[in-house]
Amino acid sequence: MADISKCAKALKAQPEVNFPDTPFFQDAEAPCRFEAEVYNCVVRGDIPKEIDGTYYRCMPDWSWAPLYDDDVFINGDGAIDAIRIKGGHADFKQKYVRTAKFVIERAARQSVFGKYRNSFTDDARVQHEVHSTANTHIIYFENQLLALKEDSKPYAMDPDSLETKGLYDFGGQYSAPTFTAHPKIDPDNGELITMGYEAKGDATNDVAYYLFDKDGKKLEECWINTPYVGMMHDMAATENWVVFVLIPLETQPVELLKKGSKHFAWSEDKPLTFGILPRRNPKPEDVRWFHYDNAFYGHTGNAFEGEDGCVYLDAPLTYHNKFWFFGPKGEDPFTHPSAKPKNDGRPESHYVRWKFDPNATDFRVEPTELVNLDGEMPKLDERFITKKYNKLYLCVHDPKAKYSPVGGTYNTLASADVNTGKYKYWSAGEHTALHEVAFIPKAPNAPEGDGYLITIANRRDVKLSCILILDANKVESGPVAIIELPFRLRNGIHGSWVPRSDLLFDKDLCDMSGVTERIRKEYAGTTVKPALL
Ligand SMILES: C=Cc1ccc(O)c(OC)c1
Ligand SMILES: [Fe+2]
Repeated sequence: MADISKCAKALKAQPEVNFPDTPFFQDAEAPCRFEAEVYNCVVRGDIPKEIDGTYYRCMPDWSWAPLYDDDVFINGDGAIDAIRIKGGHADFKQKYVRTAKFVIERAARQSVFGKYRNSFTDDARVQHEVHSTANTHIIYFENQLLALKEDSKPYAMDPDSLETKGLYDFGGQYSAPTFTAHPKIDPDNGELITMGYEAKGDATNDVAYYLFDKDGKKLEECWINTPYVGMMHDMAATENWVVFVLIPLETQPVELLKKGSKHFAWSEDKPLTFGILPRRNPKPEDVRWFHYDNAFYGHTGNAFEGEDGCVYLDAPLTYHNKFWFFGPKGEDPFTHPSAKPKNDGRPESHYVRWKFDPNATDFRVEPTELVNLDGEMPKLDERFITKKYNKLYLCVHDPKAKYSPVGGTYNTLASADVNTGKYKYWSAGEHTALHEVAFIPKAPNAPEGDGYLITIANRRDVKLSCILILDANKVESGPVAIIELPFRLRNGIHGSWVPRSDLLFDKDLCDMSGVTERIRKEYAGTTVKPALL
């Protein structure tokens, strides 16, 4: 008689949950497909008492097997993780965003929508629905969460219940159909600087720039055109400028999309391109486009203005197509060399500075290296977004490792000084994937970098996930606290730290039904004395 593991292998999963046999869907990255609460998680070590707030993050998590096996992993349904920390304790909740896609597919008990950002591959009944998976970033604005996917408008969610309130268009003020996953919030005045690309439909070179005040009132709207159509994933802002980033993942023409092509393909003949536009009172003709070689840009570290009137942009630069699953036109992305590092002696990726002169006559730009670390998912003390800053946090590959990190993901956290290039790091080891950090200031007026880093670790050795808290000034010492979860989560994308003081209410994250005010008063925070001890 075969044992259970052999039986399980011999019996096929039902078709709606028979996930493709690729690393994006199997083993440590197999879809989770649950919603969960854990009240008072097991904590090892001590969570610093001054930490009071919630870490929210987005995790693409497939409810259903994709209709097309070659779909890309960034098309999974957005699940939101919330970790609420107070008084040294941590509660956890995970819920799916109720997107149009999620609710329709829940009713159908299978995928109905097709490939990532290609509505021509859908069941015809849903081709005109909003396609957001809400799986990329989650930010807090106007007393609510906004779950973001760059192909659609945001979904608004309740920060305590994680219930989806619906699509959000700033009360009718936001007309573009798309909205970046990386808007910037000005730490001084709470303004939201944002944009949408392919803003007049698939493969259009129209970009809509918007500026909102902290209460969601529209201050600016300006429509511009890009030199070519491609992914514009992140952006940047300074006090007076907005920076757009256009990367050589070129959007395929509608005729090809109609034939079922992927939305993007890597174009060797397109340059990494940057646009600057005045943040206030912009006119379409004010935009200036700068260009470099064919190269990949994922995420912005920060931007600021120099005394010279130039705009500076800091970010990792990668010399090959990091999104290799979007291969060159018509080529198999799994085998094509554009997916591989060029191996021409340069680092695969390093953290660099770009300079844009608003009065330039030569629009070619060159990067200057700031930190020689191969990493991505840059984060900083967000009180310094749009301003000069010193401290940077990055996910990296362990610089000293002899092994290749599990699944190619990052397993090391680094903190760096962008002025000296010096860095420190802590590696979680061979079997753990580490995700983007969020910075938690020790106090509202603490010096830059005086605080903690929070992130999620996927321990592939034990198939469990945990949340790590590190002292941002002592990253090399490893976590001061580990918040354990009794299950495995998948790779996440981006997240935000929201201090308790920013939330309207002081609610519990987990279900407290049955806990009356009387019970709470009598037991919360009291010392328990067992009668026989
Ligand atoms: C991290 C980059 C990135 C770019 C586009 C996406 O749709 C996305 O979804 C999770 C992620
Ligand atoms: Fe991103």
